[in-house]
Amino acid sequence: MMQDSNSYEYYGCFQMGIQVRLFHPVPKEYLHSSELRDIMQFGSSNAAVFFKMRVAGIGASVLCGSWDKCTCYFRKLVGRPQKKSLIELVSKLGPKAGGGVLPLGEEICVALQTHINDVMLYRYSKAWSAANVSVNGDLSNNFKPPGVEVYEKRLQDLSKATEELHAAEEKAKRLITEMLMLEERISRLEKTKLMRKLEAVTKDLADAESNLAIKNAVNDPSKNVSSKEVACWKEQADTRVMMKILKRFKTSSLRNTRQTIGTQCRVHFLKAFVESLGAIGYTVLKWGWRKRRRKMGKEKEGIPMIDLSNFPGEYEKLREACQDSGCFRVVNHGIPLDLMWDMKRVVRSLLDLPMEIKRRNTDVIPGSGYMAPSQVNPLYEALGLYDMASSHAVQTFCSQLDASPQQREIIEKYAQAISELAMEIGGKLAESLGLKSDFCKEWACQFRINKYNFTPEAVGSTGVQIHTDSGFLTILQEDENVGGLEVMEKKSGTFIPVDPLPGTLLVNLGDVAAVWSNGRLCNVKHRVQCKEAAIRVSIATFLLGPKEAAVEAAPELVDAEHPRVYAPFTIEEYRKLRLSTKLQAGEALELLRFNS
Ligand SMILES: O=C(O)CCC(=O)C(=O)O
Ligand SMILES: [Fe+2]
Repeated sequence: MMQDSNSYEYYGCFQMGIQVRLFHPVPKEYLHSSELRDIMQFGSSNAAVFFKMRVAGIGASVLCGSWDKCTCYFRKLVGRPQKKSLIELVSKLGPKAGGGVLPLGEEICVALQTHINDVMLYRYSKAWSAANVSVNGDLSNNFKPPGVEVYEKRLQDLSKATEELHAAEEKAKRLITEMLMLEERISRLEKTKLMRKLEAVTKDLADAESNLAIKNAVNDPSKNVSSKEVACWKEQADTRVMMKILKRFKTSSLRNTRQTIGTQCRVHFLKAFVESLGAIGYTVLKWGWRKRRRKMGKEKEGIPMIDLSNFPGEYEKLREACQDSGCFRVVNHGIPLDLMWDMKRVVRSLLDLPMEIKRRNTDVIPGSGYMAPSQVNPLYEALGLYDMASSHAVQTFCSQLDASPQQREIIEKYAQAISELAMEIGGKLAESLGLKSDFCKEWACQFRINKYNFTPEAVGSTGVQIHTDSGFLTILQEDENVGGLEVMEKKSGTFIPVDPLPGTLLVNLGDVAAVWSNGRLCNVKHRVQCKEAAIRVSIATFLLGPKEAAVEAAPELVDAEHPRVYAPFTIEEYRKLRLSTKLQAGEALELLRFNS
């Protein structure tokens, strides 16, 4: 607000930066009011037109009302131009402190601000005005009261300054608004990013905690875990497992895991997940899987996937897998997920038994019993059961380890189911080579439950050295969470990590398969690397070979073109040979090669 009380009385006010509201031009009719005389424009700018004029016509007008009122009024006038006289307007522009009389002939100065919707009203001092009022109230156009130029000039300067100030203020406002918007955007983005990170970390943590709790509780015999609780945990774990598969599926290996997912879809809970994928829904997925089924040969890590429910469709793929890599996964294998889970739980608790109890698990054939941590594999230990198909052997194993009736039941069921599966796979393999499937019906089966006590210091080291399995084929139920198994690619000699794919089973061919197939099948070299500090538990079921008879090439696979490659031997002899020579990675077999 500004005021110069010596020269003129202030009636209106500059409300710079406050009155910036509407931007209408002032209607022209106000400038030609009959009630005002000697209207003289004495200046203009972008923001205002300045007039000086004298009150005429109606004589005295009452100055009343508040500034706010007249501002509104003027805005109304300007907003919707009406035929109102300027004097009427001027009359309503009163000082904040009440009304007053605007005498006839009084000279006033009006600034009609066109940009800011405001009127500035100045009245020259009474003394000066009175002295210059003419009889009829007219003032000549040329009349200029003394010192008025100074005021006019002052008004112009002020107007200009106001204008500049407004412009600067506008600019500052714009910049501040932009800055605030940007700041808000940045903080929103950062917040979203942080929230996402936090969400992921929280989820991982919750998963880890719940995994740990489940493991601890399930493995702790002192905890009376109810079957309901276990079922609930299992469901949680299944969900996590499926989430894992889906994560893999959603990220990069859509094509490669399509078959796995398609197969897993038969499990009811995955259906729900797959459906929740929306566009890549269950139908599309199934379609993709069916369409690609014949071409699908390799899993993400290069491990072929065999669908056991799809024979004879899978023979070719099975044969190729056995010849090229000696390693493949099976899905739709018929072992209930529940049983796999239960067996894992039992196995974990058996491996947690005190050493003196574990040592009761003695060898039936060399290397079939308990294996304590050794110099070669200090982090590894295993319990073993030779001849899983024999109920007597299973009971002996259970008794050695003080297994509870519940545990016995699970072990029995698993042993039967998995040994039957081993024979089924062996049979399918034979069929894929054009042979009869029943060749391995009476063969011995052994299982070995492996525990890896991976410590932080061990990360990067080897958990189990490079080896081939000595038997015909091995079915591996992997640790659901801890990877580390690596298989050697026959052609390149490089190791390929095999990521766990829960619900599926991994199959390796061993030395006996190479002998039986007369060198056609690949006894795959593999090892277990320590990838993380964690307990890793796997269950290996070995379909070894004939219990007493010699292992030799199937007669159908020997002819003039394919002479016998290896000398016949019994499993026991071969085991002894491997143990005595310490040749674990198939080299012992080379000692039995005919032309070596
Ligand atoms: O634990 C594993 O993943 C592999 C075990 C293994 O190779 C074996 O028991 O022969
Ligand atoms: Fe192995």
